[in-house]
Amino acid sequence: MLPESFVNRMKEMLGEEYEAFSEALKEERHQALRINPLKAEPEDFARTGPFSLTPVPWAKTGFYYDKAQQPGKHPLHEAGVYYIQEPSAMAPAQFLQARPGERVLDLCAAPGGKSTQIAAQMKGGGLLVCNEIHPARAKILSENIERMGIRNAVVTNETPERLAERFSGFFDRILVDAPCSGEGMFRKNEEACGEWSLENVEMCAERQDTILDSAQQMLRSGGLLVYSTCTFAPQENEGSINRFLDRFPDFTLVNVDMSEGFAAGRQDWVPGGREELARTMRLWPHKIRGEGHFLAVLKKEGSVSETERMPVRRDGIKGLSVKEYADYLEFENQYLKIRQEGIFIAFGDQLYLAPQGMPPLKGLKVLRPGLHLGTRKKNRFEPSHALALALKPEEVCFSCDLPSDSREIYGYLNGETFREDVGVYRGEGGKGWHLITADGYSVGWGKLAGGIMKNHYPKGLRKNGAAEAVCSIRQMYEIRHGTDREISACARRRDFLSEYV
Ligand SMILES: C[S@@+](CC[C@H](N)C(=O)[O-])C[C@H]1O[C@@H](n2cnc3c(N)ncnc32)[C@H](O)[C@@H]1O
Repeated sequence: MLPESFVNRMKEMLGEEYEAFSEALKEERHQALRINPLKAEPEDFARTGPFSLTPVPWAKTGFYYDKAQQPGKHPLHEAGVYYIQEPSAMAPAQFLQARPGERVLDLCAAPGGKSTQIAAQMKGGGLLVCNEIHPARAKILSENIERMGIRNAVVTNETPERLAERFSGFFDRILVDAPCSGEGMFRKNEEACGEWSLENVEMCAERQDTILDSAQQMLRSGGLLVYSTCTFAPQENEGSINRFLDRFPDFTLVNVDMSEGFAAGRQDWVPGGREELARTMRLWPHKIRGEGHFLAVLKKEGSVSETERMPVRRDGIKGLSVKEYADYLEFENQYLKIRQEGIFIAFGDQLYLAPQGMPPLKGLKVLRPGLHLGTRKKNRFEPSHALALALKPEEVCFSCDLPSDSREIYGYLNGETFREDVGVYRGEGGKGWHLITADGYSVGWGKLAGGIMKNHYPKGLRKNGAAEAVCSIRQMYEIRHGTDREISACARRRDFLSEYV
């Protein structure tokens, strides 16, 4: 049952349109995925891949699928070929328009729907900082960054205030996909309705003001800030933007081309609302095929020269001995056809390749300072799962391809070994590390020895393990909206979570 005060407010806001809105909330949710251009050419995959897909009009790489097809359970999901995402949640990153070479911050990033979309726009070039305040959700974010084969992302677990102390005027673009009262989740979700209250709407609006204060501090002059929520409450939408523009007159709302079905934000829904608010956007479930969203694109006045910028790292080696670096190079020479370039950083026995242009991160909680290359073992180097997912078969010396509908690929994802005569091999006579691929897309490592391909798919991701943990609707709601309760049972249900953001 929808909360009474919510219904009254919506009736007042929508008038005659309320009926259509309330009918839409009774319909099935729309299911969609976003194809990962870092791995597959979206139009080709949409045409020739295993699912029947139709385009999401406002997202270049977004497609609706039929629920019965269950792409979240398909091996190509584990290969990061696509990300399951609520269709209206694809709009904010689309308007952020990040470009290769830029410095971009996704301030409220878990579980990573929009971060992975931004990374695709950046094509591996530049610096993407993905931040999440809640540690368990930051871990899920990090796993999704890994699954999608993203090389240039740093994942942090900080408060917006702490980041703002360090990165004043640093970023070219910032996305604030704010924690909100989540009214866009009400469709077919009794428990989300139960969590709703007027007090919570107020509390969310206050929290959004604080987050936006930090965000604006980190944006360079001339930079772009996109603000979004998945709620309908004006205090958290037009209200948050109106209050923001009162506090920061050096920002203006950008007049963008709206997609068909999007509606303009409303100045009359908030006290003292300025006319400019018509440049904000509302996605309504009765006007588009999606759950609903609000978004605003803001520009900070001015421009900044390169010389004003904070010093950043270029290529180099940090925290590892010459011998340890040599062990890595031995692996690279033996197994890779490409040379990795950037900043090599060791954290304990873990080796990372940080993106060029990464600022000093000392003192911040960092989950991954870039691409995880692997682990330094005694006298050798062992490659990481993240590296496998960032590599293509043509970039390695040895690979073994399994059809995505074969028993063997499901066996591999369950942690099984397989015999040498299974699969199609690239690279002759290779013993040792093989990139295992499904229909040509990397899914992990195997190590060939004595005619057997030993399984190096991470134990925690295996299909018979924690991946089957059941998430209650309540837990999903908490993950989406940032309450503090225990969410470990959901930690591996990445696809499941992403359907809600
Ligand atoms: C709407 S969700 C983000 C969804 C994400 N952008 C995506 O597309 O997958 C909002 C996030 O803000 C985080 N959050 C909660 N309180 C916060 C705060 N005070 N400051 C920053 N982030 C916060 C929540 O943990 C939650 O992960």
